[in-house]
Amino acid sequence: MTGIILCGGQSTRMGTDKGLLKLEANTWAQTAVDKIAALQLPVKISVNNQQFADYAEVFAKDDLIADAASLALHGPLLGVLSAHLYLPDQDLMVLACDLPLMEPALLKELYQYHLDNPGYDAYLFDNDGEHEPLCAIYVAKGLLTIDEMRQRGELTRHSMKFMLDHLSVYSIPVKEDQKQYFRNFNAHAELNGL
Ligand SMILES: Nc1nc2c(ncn2[C@@H]2O[C@H](COP(=O)(O)OP(=O)(O)OP(=O)(O)O)[C@@H](O)[C@H]2O)c(=O)[nH]1
Repeated sequence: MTGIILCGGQSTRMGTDKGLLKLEANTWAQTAVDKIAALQLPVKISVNNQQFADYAEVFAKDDLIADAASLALHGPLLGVLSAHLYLPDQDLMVLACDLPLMEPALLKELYQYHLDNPGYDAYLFDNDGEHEPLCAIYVAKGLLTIDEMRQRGELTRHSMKFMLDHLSVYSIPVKEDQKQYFRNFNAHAELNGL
C-alpha cells in the first residue's frame, strides 16, 4: 500500500495553495505525509502540473505524482486515478491535505480494518451516514474497475461519490468524539483558532 496526499485542485476558496499552508512548523502536505509514513507506508504527493515546480522545491520530485491531463477528469477523482495509473499494483491510502486535524490513530484504525477484512474495493469512514472519501483506502482492483469504466466512457460524473457507487465498500462508523478529526478547511476565515 502507498499513501497518497491529495494536494491538487484550485484552492479557489482558500485563495492560496492549501498543501503549502502551515500548521505550526510544517505544511499541511508534510503533516499529512508524516501521519501516513508513521504507519511505515511509502507516501506520494498528488499535485497538478501548475503546482509541480513549487512542490519540487519542498519535496523530492520522485515523491510527486502529477495529475494525468490525458484522463480528462477533474477534482479529487483525477488525483486518485492519476495515482493509480502511476502505481497500478498498489492499494492507495488517500488523505486530503485539507483535513489537517486528522488523527494518526484513526489512520491506523483504517489500515487495520483493511488488513482484518480483506476482499473489499474500498474502506471508508461513515460519518453520520456520509462516507468520507478523502480519508480512505482504495484497493488496486477497485481502481482498475473504475479506470476501465473511464476508458469505456462510463464515468458520467467525475465525483468520488460516483466512484463509490461502483465499488464494494467496507464502512467504518465514526464515533462522536472522532468527528472533529474530519474537519475540512477550505477558506481563510475557517482557519481562526486552528
Ligand atoms: N490531485 C488532485 N487533487 C485534487 C484535485 N481537486 C481537488 N483535489 C484535492 O482534493 C481535496 C478536496 O479538494 P476541494 O476542496 O474539493 O477542491 P479544491 O480545488 O482544493 O478547492 P476549491 O477550488 O476551493 O474547491 C483537496 O485535498 C485537494 O487538494 C485535482 O484536480 N487533482
